[in-house]
Amino acid sequence: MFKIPKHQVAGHQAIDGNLGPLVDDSGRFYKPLQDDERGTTELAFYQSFSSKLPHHIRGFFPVFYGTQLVEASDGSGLHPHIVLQDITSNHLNPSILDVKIGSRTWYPEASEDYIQKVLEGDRLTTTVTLGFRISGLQIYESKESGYWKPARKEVKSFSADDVRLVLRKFVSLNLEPEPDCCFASTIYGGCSGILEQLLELKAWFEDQTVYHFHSCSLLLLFDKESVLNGRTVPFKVKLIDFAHTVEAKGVIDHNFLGGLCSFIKFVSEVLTDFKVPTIEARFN
Ligand SMILES: Nc1ncnc2c1ncn2[C@@H]1O[C@H](COP(=O)(O)OP(=O)(O)OP(=O)(O)O)[C@@H](O)[C@H]1O
Ligand SMILES: O=P(O)(O)O[C@@H]1[C@H](O)[C@H](O)[C@@H](OP(=O)(O)O)[C@H](OP(=O)(O)O)[C@H]1O
Repeated sequence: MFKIPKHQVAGHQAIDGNLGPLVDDSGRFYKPLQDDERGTTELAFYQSFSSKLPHHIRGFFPVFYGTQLVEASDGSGLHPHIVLQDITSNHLNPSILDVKIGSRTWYPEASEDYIQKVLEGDRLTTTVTLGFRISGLQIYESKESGYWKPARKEVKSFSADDVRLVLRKFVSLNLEPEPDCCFASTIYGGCSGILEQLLELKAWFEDQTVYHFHSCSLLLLFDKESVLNGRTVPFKVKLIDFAHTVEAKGVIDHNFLGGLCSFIKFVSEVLTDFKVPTIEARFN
């Protein structure tokens, strides 16, 4: 049974009769294959990436299950979809950040029209100034308040200070009046926390000359309730969206690497600014 994803935070969406991704009950995410170069590029990436990446890096990518013809969400009939692991499955109330990495989302091989279109978006967001932008998010507050999920327009207008605030809210139990950052040490810090994972990814980017990941996002996800209940694997760091991923031709991906370093700095600052005890220490 295919359904519209409950926890999608950015990108093309299968609402109001549009073509967008679907999920099923077995934990799979079906992304419609775009019928232009973007579709071909993304499919080619998924078909070959696992043999080109070192083993310890593969876990940063969703599992790829091939393609499948599925009834499209826009009612246009059977359409090929890329079948992926649904990163949100097994999470009841996930808090999610989609962060598009890089100080430019255009690339030299693209058409002039495309470059002009995305350059405008890069300039109007924090992409150019920070080397990344938040593309979408949802932060679970409580059973009563549900999620804080700002509209696309608001997300696109985020300044650097808004980004700092979002990164604090993301790891807070109470978002208002000031984010308490009480999950910061557990989620961002620690020997297997988000920061450590980002540093592992950065170490690979300092060396890898296989791909240039243009307009690709980091998806950060965790479940507050799992942390509070002391369940394991409370968070995920995944890379998504490879519609503009091209061969590196022996050159490091300085655009992604620079953006990743900048994002790491913003995350580290939350930890250094808020030296709070771990959530476990507070509740035990
Ligand atoms: N494997 C996945 N599992 C769960 N959710 C996913 C997965 N891949 C993508 N998503 C969700 O879908 C959103 C959009 O994904 P993606 O960037 O791949 O789509 P897109 O339509 O190509 O986006 P854009 O228009 O920004 O290029 C993400 O922000 C995330 O919420
Ligand atoms: O970040 P924003 O402002 O939401 O803008 C979108 C973003 O630049 C996407 O990367 C782009 O899709 P592609 O990467 O697939 O080109 C999409 O184009 P589209 O809506 O014309 O597909 C834009 O709308």
